[in-house]
Amino acid sequence: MPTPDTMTGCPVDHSAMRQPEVIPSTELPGSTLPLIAQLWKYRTLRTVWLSQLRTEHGHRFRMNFRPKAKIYLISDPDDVKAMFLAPRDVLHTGNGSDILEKFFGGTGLAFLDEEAHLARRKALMPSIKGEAFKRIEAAAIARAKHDVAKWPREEIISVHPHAHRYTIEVIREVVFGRVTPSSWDDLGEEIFQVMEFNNHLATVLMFERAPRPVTWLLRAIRSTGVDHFLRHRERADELLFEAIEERRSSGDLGDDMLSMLLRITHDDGSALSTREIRDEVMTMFVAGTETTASAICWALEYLSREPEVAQRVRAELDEGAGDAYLTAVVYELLRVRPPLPMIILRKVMKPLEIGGVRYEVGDELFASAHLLNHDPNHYDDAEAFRPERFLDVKPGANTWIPFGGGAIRCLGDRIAITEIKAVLSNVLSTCELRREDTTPERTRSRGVLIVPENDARLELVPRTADLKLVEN
Ligand code: HEM
Repeated sequence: MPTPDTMTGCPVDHSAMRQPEVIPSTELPGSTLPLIAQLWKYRTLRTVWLSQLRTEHGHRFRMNFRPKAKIYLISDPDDVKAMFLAPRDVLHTGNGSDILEKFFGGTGLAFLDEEAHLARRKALMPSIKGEAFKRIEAAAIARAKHDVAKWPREEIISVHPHAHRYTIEVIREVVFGRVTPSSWDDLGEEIFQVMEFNNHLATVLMFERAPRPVTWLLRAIRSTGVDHFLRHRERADELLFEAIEERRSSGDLGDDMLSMLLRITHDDGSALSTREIRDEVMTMFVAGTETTASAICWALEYLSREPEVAQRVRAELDEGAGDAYLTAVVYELLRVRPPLPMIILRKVMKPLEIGGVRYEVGDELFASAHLLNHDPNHYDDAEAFRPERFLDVKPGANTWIPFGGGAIRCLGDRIAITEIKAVLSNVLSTCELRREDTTPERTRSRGVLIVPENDARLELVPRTADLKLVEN
């Protein structure tokens, strides 16, 4: 029974029908620091700053760390779900990868939207599914055993370069399959060197769109890393073009990604150009190696401080009774330290309303994996590292988003999880993890990713008793 409105005397209770208020995005609260200060915080304190902003402003707030950009962070699961499900012509991602263009050009998956994106994803999918996945999985496991056995013992190492070289080998398998290019050793090393640029602040610049004198100046100042980057990228391109031609002329096509790319045709029936294939291949190396290397570093950084968890993984491995606990450890690691604390941005192409906020054309939405994954409303004791929470429990699609979601959800999630498990299995079954200083490593930016401040510095000490090498 409606209650009368005592103010107007109307017998109908209009409050029950009133639409919730919708505010324009410009009215969302956010950091008021100058842009340069926000950029500095984004680079140096990203996760801490994100958490602070959420405490101050709630699940929706503004950030301003790029000139002229209108950046909004969202971390309410319903908002994130709505973002993932928005029609393809309303939110675009293809123009959100500008700062990565220097690594992989502007024609690959990361720059495509709507039908073109869907078609490219469909065309590439068979190279990571079914039999192709089994081949990649077997190669990732074998390579982990091979590589981890060579990682130095009884000396302090930084895990990152070792993990990164391993993940580059796995993406070689994805891209080239059983036909390794004749110049692979050089090509793999050049790709590694190209990506080292992410350790430099200049990686945030779109210097290729800047006037030439600016690029010359940046090259001349060696400490920017620009000259090192451009020299290695040039060499990597030369070798990659050769590798593409080598395969094209051999006609030896299989179920690997390069074969899929060589089979793709444009609407007019023409094949992809060598440059387009290079862009897609480099997209895979960028998307699929640094991310997983970051996750492996965090995994070892955490386990070196969590001896009971490490011991429980060992016990499970030694028993040979499945990998439920190891899987839970990997899910928990990706919860506490998602390598991309803010997943790929969505740019608003048509106005839309999410969670009582109207976003306008040009606004940029970032869902924060870090904030969602640490939300105390969804995780008890959210800051604690507790793999048990995922024992035989699948992570929620909108409350655990290290791999994003919707139309551009990560293509390599199963491959990445296989890699992390394979490395952890081999390290933990053969070594103890030793650290003099067990203070958690803070996070630092490596391009759009976060890695441990010291690249996970620790010592691998061979296990003395009951040494078992792990095959799976
Ligand atoms: C722990 C490791 C990894 C993490 C955390 C990760 C995370 C992500 C995220 C957050 C996205 C964007 C999704 C979105 O914004 O909704 C993405 C996209 C992508 N990832 Fe991964 N990724 C990982 C490993 C890999 C691997 C191993 C591969 C390749 C085998 C890969 C290939 C891709 C590709 C191609 C895309 C773009 C998909 C598209 O545009 O349709 N990733 N990844």
